[in-house]
Amino acid sequence: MALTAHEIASFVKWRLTPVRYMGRMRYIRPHHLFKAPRPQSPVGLEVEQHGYATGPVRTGAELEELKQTFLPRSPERKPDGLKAPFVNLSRSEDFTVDNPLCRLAFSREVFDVALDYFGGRLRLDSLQVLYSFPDDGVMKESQKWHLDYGDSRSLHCVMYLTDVVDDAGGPFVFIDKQASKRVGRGLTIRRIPDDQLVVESGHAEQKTIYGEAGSSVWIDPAACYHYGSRCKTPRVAVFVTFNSDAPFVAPVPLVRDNAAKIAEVGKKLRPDLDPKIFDRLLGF
Ligand SMILES: O=C(O)CCC(=O)C(=O)O
Ligand SMILES: [Fe+2]
Repeated sequence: MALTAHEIASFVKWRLTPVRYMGRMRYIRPHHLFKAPRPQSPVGLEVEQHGYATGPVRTGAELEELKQTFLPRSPERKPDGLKAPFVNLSRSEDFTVDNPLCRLAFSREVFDVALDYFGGRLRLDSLQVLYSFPDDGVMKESQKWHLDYGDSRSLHCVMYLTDVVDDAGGPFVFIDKQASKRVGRGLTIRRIPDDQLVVESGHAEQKTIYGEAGSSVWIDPAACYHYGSRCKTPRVAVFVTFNSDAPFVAPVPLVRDNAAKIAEVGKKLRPDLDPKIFDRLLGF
């Protein structure tokens, strides 16, 4: 089968890693001549060293509010032609000071770790609540081993809103930064089958994040090979994602379209921080 011009263009743009990398050029400014400061906090250092760390926990009223806001938005059926194993449940109307997703993202336990990990030079990539559909037997892209190529340094806080206490719950699974370096990057963005990952990583330990609703993990998805959402029962998880201030790709449309609103929410929720941080976080 011959490829169409569109398919070739799409391959070059999305699958060739050097082309992805060049996406960074549009964000380069004079300050990029100097490296961002290294992390200083224990959690920032841990993520820097191993590519992951235990994340914050939400319980009680805060967890209930997260669940009550997002779980009722669970779709009844899978949209036709959906390529990803999940849909995002967050919307423009969520970007307010009393919304539990914003309160979590800008909390000390989340935002201060992100600030530290990027040495203060970071962009908000996405604020999502992913609803993953039970597996239909066909493995979708992010259900296979991969690295994210949004940036060379990236940070997810992944907090489950459903209990993920066994494999049926669709846990997030990864190998650490050192093992991921053994696998290497390649010229194209790779989606690696399980048996091959085992060999290429030198039988590295695979870390499976089981946890009750409200538990979370920090992960640099650009540094650690990972997969998730191989679920038998629906899984709902918050994904707060930060990139550096010179990412390979622009933030997701929901963040781009609401950038001014999100910056204002950040400033209101965190009067203890310099307001300029939030302007830069949203690309102003
Ligand atoms: O579904 C998950 O747990 C992981 C998703 C993921 O890795 C991605 O979308 O890049
Ligand atoms: Fe990923």
